[in-house]
Amino acid sequence: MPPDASAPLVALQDVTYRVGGNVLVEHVSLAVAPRQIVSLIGPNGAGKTTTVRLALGLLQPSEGRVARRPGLSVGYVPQRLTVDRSLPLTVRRLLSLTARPTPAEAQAALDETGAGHLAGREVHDLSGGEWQRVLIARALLRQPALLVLDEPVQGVDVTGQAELFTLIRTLRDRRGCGVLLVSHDLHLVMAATDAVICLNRHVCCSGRPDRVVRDPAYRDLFGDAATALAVYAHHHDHVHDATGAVVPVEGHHHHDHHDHAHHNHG
Ligand SMILES: Nc1ncnc2c1ncn2[C@@H]1O[C@H](COP(=O)(O)OP(=O)(O)OP(=O)(O)O)[C@@H](O)[C@H]1O
Repeated sequence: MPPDASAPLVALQDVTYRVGGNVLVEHVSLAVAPRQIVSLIGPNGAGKTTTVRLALGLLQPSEGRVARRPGLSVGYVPQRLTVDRSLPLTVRRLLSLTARPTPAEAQAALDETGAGHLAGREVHDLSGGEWQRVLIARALLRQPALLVLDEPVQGVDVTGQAELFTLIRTLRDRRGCGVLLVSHDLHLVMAATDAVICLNRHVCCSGRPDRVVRDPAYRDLFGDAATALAVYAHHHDHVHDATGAVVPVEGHHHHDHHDHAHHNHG
């Protein structure tokens, strides 16, 4: 292993992004370590997608710095994909449009996301959950060290949402990749991710889910939904650290050296 194996895959350091006269995000710092699942949450227009695009290098910060590991391979599932789902297009063909996988590689990626049986289907026939699995399979073709998922459970029913979060965790465990995701589902984010960044143009609070749900800034932002979750979190007696290992919460004074959400490069 290289000496910097646990160093972040990507880190935003005090990043501000302006366009026209508008400040879209302000003084945002965050980092994603290998094997860590980091969630961005926040209201509509909070700057979540902007932050993702800054992390990916698709936007350049007005101030601050974005550091990515040299040669970092990224699999990105954008919030909106410019594929016209009304045109005839099979799943197999979709996967061959950008990457050039062999048929076996494409099938392996689909199998890995539980979409192996969908290879010959038309994309416009897919359910919301099937579509997301296909898009994640497409992102896996790049063998990503970092998987970036912008609202991976949009258009998916409640059961399907939980299954997708399980899939994301499984991919992390199997591939050892880091994951940066945007989600509006507070319950799943808190239950299934390692670190949470609560964004409302600036970072309101961040850290381990069990801490964020107790943070007044988080409760201010999400109101009743947040309060309900705080009760839930009280009965949730463990979280997962950056390696995916279970860390007990209640009565355990965990030295939080794995928490990269506030990672500071000095
Ligand atoms: N190029 C641009 N010029 C001006 N304003 C922009 C531009 N791009 C985005 N915005 C605005 O910046 C704000 C943040 O957008 P962003 O898409 O990052 O929010 P978000 O948190 O991802 O929202 P949502 O949850 O609705 O997807 C929005 O109000 C958006 O309209």
